[in-house]
Amino acid sequence: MAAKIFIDGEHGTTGLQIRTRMAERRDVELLSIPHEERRNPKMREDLINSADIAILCLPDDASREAVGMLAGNNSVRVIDTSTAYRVDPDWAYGFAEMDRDQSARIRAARHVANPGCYPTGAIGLIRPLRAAGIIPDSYPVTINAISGYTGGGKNLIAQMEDESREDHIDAPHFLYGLKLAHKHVPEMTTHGLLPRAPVFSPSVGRFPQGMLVQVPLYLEELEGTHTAESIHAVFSDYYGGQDIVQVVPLDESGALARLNAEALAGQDIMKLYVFGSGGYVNLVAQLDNLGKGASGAAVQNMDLMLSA
Ligand SMILES: NC(=O)C1=CN([C@@H]2O[C@H](COP(=O)(O)OP(=O)(O)OC[C@H]3O[C@@H](n4cnc5c(N)ncnc54)[C@H](OP(=O)(O)O)[C@@H]3O)[C@@H](O)[C@H]2O)C=CC1
Ligand SMILES: CC(=O)N[C@@H](CCC(=O)OP(=O)(O)O)C(=O)O
Repeated sequence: MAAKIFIDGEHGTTGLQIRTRMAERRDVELLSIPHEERRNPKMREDLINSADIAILCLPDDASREAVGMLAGNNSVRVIDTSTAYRVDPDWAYGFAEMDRDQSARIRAARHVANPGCYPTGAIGLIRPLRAAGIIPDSYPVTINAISGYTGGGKNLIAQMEDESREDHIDAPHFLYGLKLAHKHVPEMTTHGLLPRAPVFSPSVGRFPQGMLVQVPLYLEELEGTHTAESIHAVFSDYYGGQDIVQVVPLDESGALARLNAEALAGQDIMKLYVFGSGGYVNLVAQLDNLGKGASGAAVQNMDLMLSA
């Protein structure tokens, strides 16, 4: 029998992308709410409680409200794409490749917190080096990133695209999160296995989908003797045996003069690069903020849960 899936927030940016990915599938039955009823609490509650898996594509407060609608119902499983539960120990963190046994945790979980787009890149780069003891506790980790503007949902999309709006943004590229307290820092710290919060500086470019996340490192400050080759070997070993997180060969990355933030738009994979020579490396994750950074990961997690 087809599994019943309800996407709460199906008319938003992330929800629509999940719906599109499932449109041709016969193994799932999508329960749907009409656009004009999308904020009708009674209808949402009925649909959430009728689903095998509810995928929440809502702001944090609305996600918490939706989880509250399940009180007493122990059969519905939940994937939440908001920030609300990403460091909650009762929720499985939905980044299947971040540990050898993470996909098994997701498969067995009732509650899965889908990662943020920036943390998917940052944790993908940092966690293997923390797990191997290569980035020491004392290392001051910094993360710089650029995202396509769909990362800000319907509101930022309208601000970037609609010139008639009073709050129209005409900058081709802007920094934000200037107080260095972005909502993704807690999950980067927790799942990046960092003893203190990294300095995270995000930015947005005038392109809809795509993302680069950079973690530059001084090799001499790492534990042991390291080169770009040895860091690359750690990643290759860590991500061996699966094909969603791909470690780009050094001869390929070494031949690049530029790295395109949009290159993986429309794809659900993430590529990891090790750049640099001499005393430094720049570790870079390239992904689609709406793919592996959101909707692609949500569908991957749903598939893991359905395979339980
Ligand atoms: N965009 C991205 O790249 C990523 C987004 N996310 C997360 O996914 C979630 C959804 O984001 P995104 O799709 O970008 O946001 P959007 O603003 O594009 O969509 C949110 C949807 O939720 C609906 N909604 C808002 N409040 C309520 C409510 N109280 N009850 C029912 N529906 C409601 C909105 O309806 P209305 O049209 O009326 O506003 C809209 O359809 C967020 O938590 C976001 O942080 C995660 C990773 C990446
Ligand atoms: C460009 C942009 O605005 N991006 C969003 C994060 C997108 C994302 O990962 O979403 P959630 O963590 O909200 O799920 C932001 O910085 O708030």
